Amino acid sequence: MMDPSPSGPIRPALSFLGPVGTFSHQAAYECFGPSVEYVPQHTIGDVFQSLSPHLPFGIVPQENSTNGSVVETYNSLRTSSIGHDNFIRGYTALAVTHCLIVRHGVKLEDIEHVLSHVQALGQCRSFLAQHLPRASLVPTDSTARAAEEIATGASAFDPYKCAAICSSIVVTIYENLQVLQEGIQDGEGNSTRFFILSHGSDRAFPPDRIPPVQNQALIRIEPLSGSAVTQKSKRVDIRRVINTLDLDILRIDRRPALHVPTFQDVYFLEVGSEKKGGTVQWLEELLQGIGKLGYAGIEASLLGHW
Ligand SMILES: O=C(O)C(=O)C[C@]1(C(=O)O)C=C[C@@H](O)C=C1
Repeated sequence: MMDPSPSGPIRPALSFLGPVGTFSHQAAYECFGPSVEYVPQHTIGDVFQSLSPHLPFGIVPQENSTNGSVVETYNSLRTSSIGHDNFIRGYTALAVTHCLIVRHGVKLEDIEHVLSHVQALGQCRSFLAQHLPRASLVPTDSTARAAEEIATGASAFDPYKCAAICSSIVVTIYENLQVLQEGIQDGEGNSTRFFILSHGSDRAFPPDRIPPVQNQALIRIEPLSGSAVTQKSKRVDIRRVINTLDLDILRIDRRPALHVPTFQDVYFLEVGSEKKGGTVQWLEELLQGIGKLGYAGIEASLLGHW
């Protein structure tokens, strides 16, 4: 299926959370197929940092329908390069079926450690509580990394006492692994939404691979910095932001700002337009809204629109 680099004409590169066989990889392949060269990274943060003119595209998980927002992604969205050098250009969703994957011959009662990405562990909480209540849960950089560690014996634990939670696709990659149980996720219709990223705001996608226009955007609001503002006025007044923007708010996420005074938040507002105008009109409304925030002294950055 997902040959990481079939031969042919030179293709743009796409950065994803590796190794081969992650859900990020599958989501990327559903969008881009063989039109890009797939470049695996160790962490979600590395995907953001790897983007450059030579590695112009990326994909990162944003939200799961069972377990909620992907914290690593929102932490990375706090960095100033997003909305400056790198941008969100669209999103895609993938149905996520988790499997319990073990070395051949390992039975449920043998398992003492369950390895996976923290999101996947969170999506299988009920299964784990019911069937493996005493197993230790070991977070790994990705689901496929957990499988790789068990297959290669790279984890700190005896691989015959371990299971990975990941996609069944890994058994086509590592022949010493098997599916012990399929469909162990909690939520009905468990699926994950991924942001598609690019270096530069207008980098052209490979032909026929343009994400659909949604008339949506992501805006980051930061607490004010600088010595002129009082401690109290640094805090983001989210109600004032929403009123000033005057756009439809589709979702709001919040992560701690990384500076003192403590307990200040960075907000992420996903906005859209319900008015039935075209894309040009939507962009005008969006830019006007951001202009109004600036005029009101609110620190706002457009992280991308699609
Ligand atoms: O570890 C992977 O396979 C990933 O692509 C990451 C990730 C996530 O962070 O949400 C993606 C989809 C699933 O929700 C589980 C894990």
